[in-house]
Amino acid sequence: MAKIFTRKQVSELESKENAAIIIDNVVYDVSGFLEDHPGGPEVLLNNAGQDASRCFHEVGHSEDARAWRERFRIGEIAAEDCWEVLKPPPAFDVATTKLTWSGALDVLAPPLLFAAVAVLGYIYFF
Ligand code: HEM
Repeated sequence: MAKIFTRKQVSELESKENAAIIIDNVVYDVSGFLEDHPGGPEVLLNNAGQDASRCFHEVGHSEDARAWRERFRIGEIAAEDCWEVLKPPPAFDVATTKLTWSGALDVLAPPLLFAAVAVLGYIYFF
């Protein structure tokens, strides 16, 4: 059974020797990972004892990083202390991003409108 932590309990795990972070309501002990973290030890230490979900997702960690963090899982946040899980930002995928007429029109409309006004202005004044 997973160990259950309150956020207050995790907030006490903020030293270099005892550093825990919360990502998506799961608690990770990163004390032994500080020096191995490719993003450096500081970001982890700055977030020790706190919820680091936003930072973790904003960095856009790879699938490897997501799998790697499971090695450090020590428990979960108590149900009454859980926060809404943040969705990772959608990856921009050229292969699945379709070009549409309305998308093209969104981009072309302002310069076309400007050109039309300029031409009409020229005809009217000259
Ligand atoms: C147990 C949790 C974590 C694991 C296993 C982990 C793992 C990794 C890995 C493998 C990378 C290399 C890039 C990649 O593969 O995505 C990385 C980069 C990085 N991580 Fe983490 N990370 C964790 C938590 C965090 C947290 C909580 C933060 C922010 C507070 C953070 C900030 C960064 C930054 C800034 C980089 C460098 C990105 C770059 O150079 O572009 N990481 N991390």
